[in-house]
Amino acid sequence: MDDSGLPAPSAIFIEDRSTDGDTSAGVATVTVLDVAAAIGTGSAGVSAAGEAAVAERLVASFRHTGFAVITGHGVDLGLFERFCAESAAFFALPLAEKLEVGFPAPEVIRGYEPVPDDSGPVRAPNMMESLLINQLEPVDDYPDGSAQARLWRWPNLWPSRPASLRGVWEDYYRAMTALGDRLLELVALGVGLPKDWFADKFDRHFNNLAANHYPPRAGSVSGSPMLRNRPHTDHGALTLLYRPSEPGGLEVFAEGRWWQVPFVPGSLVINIGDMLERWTGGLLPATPHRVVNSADGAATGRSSVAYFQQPNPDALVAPALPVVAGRPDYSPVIAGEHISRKELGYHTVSAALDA
Ligand SMILES: O=C(O)CCC(=O)C(=O)O
Ligand SMILES: [Fe+2]
Repeated sequence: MDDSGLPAPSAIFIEDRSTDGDTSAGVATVTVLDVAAAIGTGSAGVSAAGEAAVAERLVASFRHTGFAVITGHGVDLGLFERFCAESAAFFALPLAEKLEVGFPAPEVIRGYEPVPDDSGPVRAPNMMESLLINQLEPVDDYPDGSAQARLWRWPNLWPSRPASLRGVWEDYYRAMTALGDRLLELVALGVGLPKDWFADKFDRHFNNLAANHYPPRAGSVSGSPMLRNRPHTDHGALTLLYRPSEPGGLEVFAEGRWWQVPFVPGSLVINIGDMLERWTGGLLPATPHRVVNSADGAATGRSSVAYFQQPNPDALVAPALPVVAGRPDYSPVIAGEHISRKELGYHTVSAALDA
């Protein structure tokens, strides 16, 4: 056991969190994988053999659970710490000040989103507050004021306090963009596509970076239907998720049951979103996941940092591989349209209730 209270990391980590008593289902594994040989962070640098081996193991984990946990990714651990410190300082500000950078309109996913009001007869919204940014550079592909520019090209909203937040967030965004592009190359290699197959689908991306804060919750939460983050699949290509600690919250649904996603300090959780499921014809599934109310998490609160790769808004997403038997037909979708429709449901409680 390490000081997180979880068993020490191993190559394959399995924990059954099922509460339904059904032991007939298969066993799910989320692989903890050192990707240094493919990213060039190890002493040996990158070799074609190392790259191929990492790509194969990464894709094997994704095929099984839609998730992998990576170490050796080369992102400076100090950057994670600085990012989390700036974000925590922002979330500690008075609500009125945070709302100065609130979403400009319900469909404009930029800035601060408060914890929803759960005092009424609502169905479980996500019990978290978030701060979100998108592209750092202006992209001139939709006319100013058009519905598309509102959805996909709205400039970021930066809080005035803490003043040092913006620089750290921009560094973090750039680090995730570089790593995410590299991981897409590995995915392409691992599924048998040309290494650069994704490059021209992401050269006008609208990747989304969100700091999530799940505040401590008073009273008993065991048995509460109000989850911290209700079950969903991510809507983009890959999600790169950092957790500064894990009080037992993140779970993935695979093989018919819920499984805890292993926590390794300094690691990133990588998971498949809808776009990659469609592009790979269901070979790499976008698996449902959720954040539950663990007992200590309720007392201490919880933070996470999610970077969602979202392709060029006009990218056509149709299977590039044969569709796996038993999967839907994956008729083509336009990336921006699919993602924005889903994002609205995720971020807007009223829209989610109608879904
Ligand atoms: O907070 C987490 O660990 C997961 C959050 C998540 O699933 C999401 O933001 O899509
Ligand atoms: Fe998610």
